[in-house]
Amino acid sequence: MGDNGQVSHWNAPVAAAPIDAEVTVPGSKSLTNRALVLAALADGPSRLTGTLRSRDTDLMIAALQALGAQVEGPDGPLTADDTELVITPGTLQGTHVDCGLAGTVMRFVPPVAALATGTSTFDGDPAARVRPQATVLDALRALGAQIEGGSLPFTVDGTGSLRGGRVEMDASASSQFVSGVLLSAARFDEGVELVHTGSAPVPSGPHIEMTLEMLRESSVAVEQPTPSSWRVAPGPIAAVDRVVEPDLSNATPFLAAAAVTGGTVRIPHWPASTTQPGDAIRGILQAMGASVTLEPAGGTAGTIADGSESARDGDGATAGAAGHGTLVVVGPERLSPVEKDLSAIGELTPTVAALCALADGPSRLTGIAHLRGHETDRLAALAAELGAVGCGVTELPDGLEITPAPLRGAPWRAYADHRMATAGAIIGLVTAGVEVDDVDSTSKTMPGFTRMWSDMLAGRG
Ligand SMILES: O=C(O)C1=C[C@@H](OP(=O)(O)O)[C@@H](O)[C@H](O)C1
Ligand SMILES: C=C(OP(=O)(O)O)C(=O)O
Repeated sequence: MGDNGQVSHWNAPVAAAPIDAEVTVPGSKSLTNRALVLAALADGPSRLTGTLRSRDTDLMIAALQALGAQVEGPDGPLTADDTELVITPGTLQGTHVDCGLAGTVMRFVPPVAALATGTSTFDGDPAARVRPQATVLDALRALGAQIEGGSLPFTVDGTGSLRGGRVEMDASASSQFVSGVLLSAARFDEGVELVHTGSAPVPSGPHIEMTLEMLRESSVAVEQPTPSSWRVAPGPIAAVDRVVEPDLSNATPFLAAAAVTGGTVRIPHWPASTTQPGDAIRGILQAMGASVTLEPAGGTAGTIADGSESARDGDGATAGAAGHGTLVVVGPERLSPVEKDLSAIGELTPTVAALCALADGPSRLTGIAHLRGHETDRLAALAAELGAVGCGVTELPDGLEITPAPLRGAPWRAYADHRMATAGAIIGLVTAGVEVDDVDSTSKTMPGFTRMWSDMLAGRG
């Protein structure tokens, strides 16, 4: 469902010819929502440029404003279109927080509320009430917070400070439990020593790296003594001005469009080095047979195709002095199947599964049991919707086996999940009659999706 409560059906357009387009992608959800939390807890005002404005980020802005931070546009009161924000921290007080379906709001804001004075109530969409939540609330209790409830809705009773200290948690269901605690931890009296005790590793490693990197940029002393433990020293969080990178995970459906139509898609401002997991799409597309090139910004030669699967992994990219370039993907005649452990980059699964459904052999995607706690149970949803259009799919306990077959048009359910909607759009490019039931779900992180998609089809950048 979109944030206006409307469900909107959308006939996914078929590509009449190979795509040839340049697509400018808005800012990263994950970078934006971390930057907002850090700015609200900082020791002075911060400026954020290239901010994503979408349902998830606007819910984060609303939550932090209600807790006491001032968030303004460059010319005064914030407008819906402002992507340059000025955030001024204020005295934190209890409030009501609507989490929508945003994991980052559900998991990053309770620690901020624990630092506020007064009671904060949290609730969200029906689908958010079943997402894993207790781990971060139990951790906050162990660190001294008063909390009622274990899932949405819940209540945090803040006293204006939090003791902090050592805490153990099993974060195998979501990296956001770790990121949520670490982002606020410098403001706890004793900081935090957080130990992951689960037998399965914490998923989404690049997202934890993103948290650590942004904390360091904010002059917070943070260490990772072992792969499963983190220490944050108590102290101020420095105000920093940040430029938000484009959302590389949201770039992936557009790159997939080039891959499945044998066309070309160019994405400008692709960072040469990043903690975003979306960067790993380069290696995946290459493994599937696409040509992947990062052209230096304003430069000449020196193309780089990163075959690695995790952000900042063996990159060696030289994307120009600007630190970014234009990513160019040219689709192959036929897509090769892949076998991939996607645990570090689970966010990319819906796009990768759609690509696999159009490959010329069976693929296997594993390491993603935690996707059952995303916006919807993404393994069940992908199995059901790819199956409905005629693809062979076996749901594994921790993944999917995808056996391509001739596809046919059918209704495609989005389950309120932005990435399910965009996966349906990819299939629809080469399959007439795919009707996405709730394309407004894309407003979670990319409100302009259908316009961007038709512009891409029309070759307009
Ligand atoms: O911290 C973040 O910004 C995110 C972490 C990941 O969560 P999980 O570790 O729950 O998969 C990712 O899937 C989500 O889209 C964003
Ligand atoms: C899992 C996702 O979102 P959230 O931040 O709500 O967990 C996602 O965007 O793929």
